[in-house]
Amino acid sequence: MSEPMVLDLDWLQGDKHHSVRLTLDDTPVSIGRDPVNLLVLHDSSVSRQHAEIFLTAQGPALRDKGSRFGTQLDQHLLQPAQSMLLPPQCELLFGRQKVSLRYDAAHHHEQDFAVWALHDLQHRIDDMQQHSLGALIQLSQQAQPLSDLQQHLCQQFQQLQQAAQQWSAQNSLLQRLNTLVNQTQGYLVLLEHAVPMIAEVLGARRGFVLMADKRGQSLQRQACWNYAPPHATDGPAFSEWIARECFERQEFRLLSAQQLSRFVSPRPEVEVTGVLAMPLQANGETLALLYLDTTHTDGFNQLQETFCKTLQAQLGLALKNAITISRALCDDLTGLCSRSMIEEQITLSMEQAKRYGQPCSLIFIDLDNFKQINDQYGHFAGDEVLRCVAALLKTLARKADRVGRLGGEEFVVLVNNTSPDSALIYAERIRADIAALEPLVTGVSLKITASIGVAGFHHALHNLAYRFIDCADQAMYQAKNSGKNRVCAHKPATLQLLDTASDTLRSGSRG
Ligand SMILES: Nc1nc2c(ncn2[C@@H]2O[C@H](COP(=O)(O)OP(=O)(O)OP(=O)(O)O)[C@@H](O)[C@H]2O)c(=O)[nH]1
Repeated sequence: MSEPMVLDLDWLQGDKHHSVRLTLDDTPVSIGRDPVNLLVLHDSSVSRQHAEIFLTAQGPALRDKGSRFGTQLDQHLLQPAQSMLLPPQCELLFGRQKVSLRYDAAHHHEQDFAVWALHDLQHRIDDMQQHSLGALIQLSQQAQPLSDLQQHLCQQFQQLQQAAQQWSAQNSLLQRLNTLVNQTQGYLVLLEHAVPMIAEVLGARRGFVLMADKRGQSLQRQACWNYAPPHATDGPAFSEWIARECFERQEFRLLSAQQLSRFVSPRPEVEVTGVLAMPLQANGETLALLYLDTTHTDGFNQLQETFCKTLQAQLGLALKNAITISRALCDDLTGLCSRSMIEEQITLSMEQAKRYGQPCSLIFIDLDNFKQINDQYGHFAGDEVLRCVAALLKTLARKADRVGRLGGEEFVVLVNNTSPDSALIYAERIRADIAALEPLVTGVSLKITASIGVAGFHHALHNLAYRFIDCADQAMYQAKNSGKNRVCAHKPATLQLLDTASDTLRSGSRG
């Protein structure tokens, strides 16, 4: 049995925030998201088999989505489009795969920005009423001219209108973020969408998100919006410095022009009148920090602060979900497709190949003597080599190709619309480029080679991804056994039988 997969996910339903912990005791399925529902489970060994988990008022529910075999939840057969509540512990028969699902659900009550904004608006209207009443009384006592009252009311009304406009824009941003929380797949895509949206509503002139890199070793700027990298040679720019400070202290800061003027080294960029540094957190962990600044005469005003706190909670959740899903789809070390993701892609390609009579090939790459690299230079060096090879494979791949890491030092390249003969030429280029790569790791340039197997799609694979991988794997073993650093083609069993028969005939005629 493989390691249980734990997915901590957050749903936003209207203004309610639910956390659900899903534990898949066995993980033969791949996890994805579609634009409407939160979580989609795919079984790549059975075509078109997928189910969706979505949230209802009573808790998470499961829905079968047009699968060929139907999905069973605790012995109840679900027909396509039917849905059933997920009991906290349940067994799911998914095609031929059995998956144990468990969930713990919790509700959180975030401060509701919309309710707060309405109350604030109500207070302002009450204030205005009282002012007008006072002024009317004064007027009736002839203590104040009518024009003064008119001017005063006009001013108050304009302020009220501005506040209403601001809140409406902020509410609409929260709605759009709400949609992003439940839809976005990649966290970088999420941030690239969110930063300009937020900047626009807050009247910011530029911004970026500071995030730890995949190894958690250094903080890097992502999703830069109107933000050119600083060219200063004498230390970091103020923006980057304050962002790092707030990230490390997990501190939310909204700085006014006056507060900014107190900073001496590094000095804020002269024209900046307001800075917002907002850590994005989930379950107590700081995932990233949003930095925005403005040159607007008022800077960021205090009214925006309450909005920013709600924004902070929502964006934190959105980011956490997007990271969770990305990790399920992507290999953490190399950024290539994860095993389950590539299996899913292979199944889809086989279906296409069968339906349209197109060729499709699979290249299986296994690095030679990789253990020696780990033993001699350490695991860190080994990881670096894996990343270099992954980067090379990505560079060599065409748009229609899919590159994945199966685990350890094993990679596959799925080449669509390509015959095994052409894939062999491609594989030979991969082999030669890996041999010439000589990655520089901790100051040493390492010699690496790979053994490669190539298999072509054929009907006897019955659209089963693992069988296709198995064929390419067999060819790779042949390459290993014939001396490594070479490419071998897989021969389907019928061809192998013919070969054996002709070998026998040949040896018979010689004898
Ligand atoms: N650095 C690093 N090493 C890994 C990772 N995953 C697996 N390995 C190591 O990869 C090595 C694979 O060793 P073997 O299966 O013996 O293969 P090999 O040394 O390449 O030998 P041949 O395949 O016969 O050429 C083992 O030492 C694993 O610990 C990883 O993510 N990072």
